[in-house]
Amino acid sequence: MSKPYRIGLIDFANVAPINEYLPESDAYEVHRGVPTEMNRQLLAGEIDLANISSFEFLQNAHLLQALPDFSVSVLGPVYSVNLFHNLPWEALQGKRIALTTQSATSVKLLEVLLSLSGIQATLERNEGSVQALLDAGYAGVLKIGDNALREWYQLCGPLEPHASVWDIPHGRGEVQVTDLSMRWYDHFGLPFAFAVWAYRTPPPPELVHNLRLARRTGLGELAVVAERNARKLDLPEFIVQHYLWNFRYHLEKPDRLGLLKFAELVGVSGETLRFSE
Ligand SMILES: C=C(O[C@@H]1C=C(C(=O)O)C=C[C@H]1O)C(=O)O
Repeated sequence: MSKPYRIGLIDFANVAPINEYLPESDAYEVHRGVPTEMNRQLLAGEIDLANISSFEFLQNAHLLQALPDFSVSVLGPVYSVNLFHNLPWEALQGKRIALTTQSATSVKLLEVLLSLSGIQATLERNEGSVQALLDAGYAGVLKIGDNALREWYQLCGPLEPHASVWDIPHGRGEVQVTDLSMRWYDHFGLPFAFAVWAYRTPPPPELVHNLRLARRTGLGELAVVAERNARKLDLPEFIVQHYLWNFRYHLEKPDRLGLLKFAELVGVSGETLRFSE
């Protein structure tokens, strides 16, 4: 029997509407991890396909192809790619910023956004709670995924379910929270594509079919997904429901335009990007 196809799944709530509904099959085996680990495994040939950081897809366009209709994209606030900082954004010039080790795309997005403000900061990979890292002397802390969502709510919550999106606070006391996807939108009026489903070896048709079916099922019962992940994350259900309905999973034209703008800003020609039919 041939080796099963190896698919990498990122264990973040934001891909639960797809990952939690992907059926088991003898045709493929599942490997799980954070984005940087999935990126590494795909590029090392240890897995065959994964929803990897879009920045890694851009950087390795010669090696990788992406499914034409899958993304983790957001138009406006994402709530889980956050820079927590205790100085105003403009005052981050020359300051130290701690970066989560889980990210590739959001680290590059932060660099791009700082550069658009003419800010040069010292970016260092370092893990720990936001408060501990700020107490250790960092002026900013970049968090992504479930950790970012939880730390944002720990800082800015509790919120009432009827809170308007416009009432959601972006900071408390001296700590501000800059949502990098919202800042991207303020600059370009486009979605930001954080991840794409990329591969080196074409996936079996059954897997692509199962991914599309899983997404349709998961999005069809988002309240159930939100309830399950709210329990896992120890967050209010309405927060996780608002968080999940906000994502764009189909790499539609606006998401592609956002990806191409990101490619341009990081010096990659959009012509080199390959998507399967
Ligand atoms: C929206 C997010 O996007 C994630 C961010 C990634 C990165 O920064 O490399 C990779 C995968 C995405 O799912 C998130 O982490 O909350």
